Amino acid sequence: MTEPRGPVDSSRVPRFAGPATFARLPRLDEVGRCDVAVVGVPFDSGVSYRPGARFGPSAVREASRLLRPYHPGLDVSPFAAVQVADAGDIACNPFNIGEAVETIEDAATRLQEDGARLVTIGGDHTIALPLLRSLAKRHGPVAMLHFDAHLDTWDTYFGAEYTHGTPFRRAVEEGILDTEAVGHVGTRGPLYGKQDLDDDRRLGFGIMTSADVMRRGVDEIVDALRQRIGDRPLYLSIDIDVLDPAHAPGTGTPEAGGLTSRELLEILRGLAGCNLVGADVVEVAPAYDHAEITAVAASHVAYDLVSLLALSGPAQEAR
Ligand SMILES: N=C(N)NCCCC(=O)O
Ligand SMILES: [Zn+2]
Ligand SMILES: [Zn+2]
Repeated sequence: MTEPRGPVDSSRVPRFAGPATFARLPRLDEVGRCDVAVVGVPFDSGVSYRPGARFGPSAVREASRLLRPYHPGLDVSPFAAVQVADAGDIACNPFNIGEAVETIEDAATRLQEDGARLVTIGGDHTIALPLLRSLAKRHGPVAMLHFDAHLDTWDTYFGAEYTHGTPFRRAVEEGILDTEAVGHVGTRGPLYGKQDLDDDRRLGFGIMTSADVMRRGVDEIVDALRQRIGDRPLYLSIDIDVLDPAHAPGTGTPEAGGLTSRELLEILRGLAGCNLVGADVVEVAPAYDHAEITAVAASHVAYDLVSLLALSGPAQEAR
């Protein structure tokens, strides 16, 4: 195996120079293959309130220029441990949600063909459904931890089945989630009715609310999550609105009373050693952001996700 090609060296080329790839990593076409691909999905036709998450991938790439190659919290140099590359954006139809969902599933499936694992940057939360579909083809139903202010297990909006508030109901209906091990973390805020919680429970989800995280603390939450997940193939879906609007103002459906970025990052780090097979960070809407607060938070979340994936080494196919 040849040594992974890492990011542009920010001590030689100023980090504000040149085009932005995630963390200044090489593009996938420059390295041919990779173990972990960061891919953007600039799609926001599934939103129910403020639009703009289509600009999420480029904002997160811009904000990721300041990332550095060693992660002290996880004791890993992710870009040296495995080949990480920026796979660019999946170009999908903004005028046809059904077609976009198919395009995303096909593109994600192709990217994972040689064993690469994906960290996907959205885009709105609709995109989690085709990403889970592509994973289920490879792994069968996967466990999932869903970090979000919202349940995203609603049935339809205006009769539409594919929206950013409905991906996980579709996923359970399709049998692509392992309902023995699915849970929301960070939920809060008003619902349409009590029935939302009954429906969610019936679908199989457990809930750690934002208030639970505050009251029980990060370590206890991590223990409980790890127990539920075990060594199942695990997907992490992270809606940036899980963070309090103070930590992530640039998002489409903000809710007061959320996690701090410190809490989110520490919970993620607590999942080191889990059998992570893929992850997303969604719902960054830069038009509502200030001083890149949200894009910086999302870039650090994505860096932690890449680092978690790097801990388990190169793709099987590359060994
Ligand atoms: N941000 C996500 N994914 N979903 C929010 C749906 C909230 C609603 O309009 O009811
Ligand atoms: Zn949300
Ligand atoms: Zn969501």
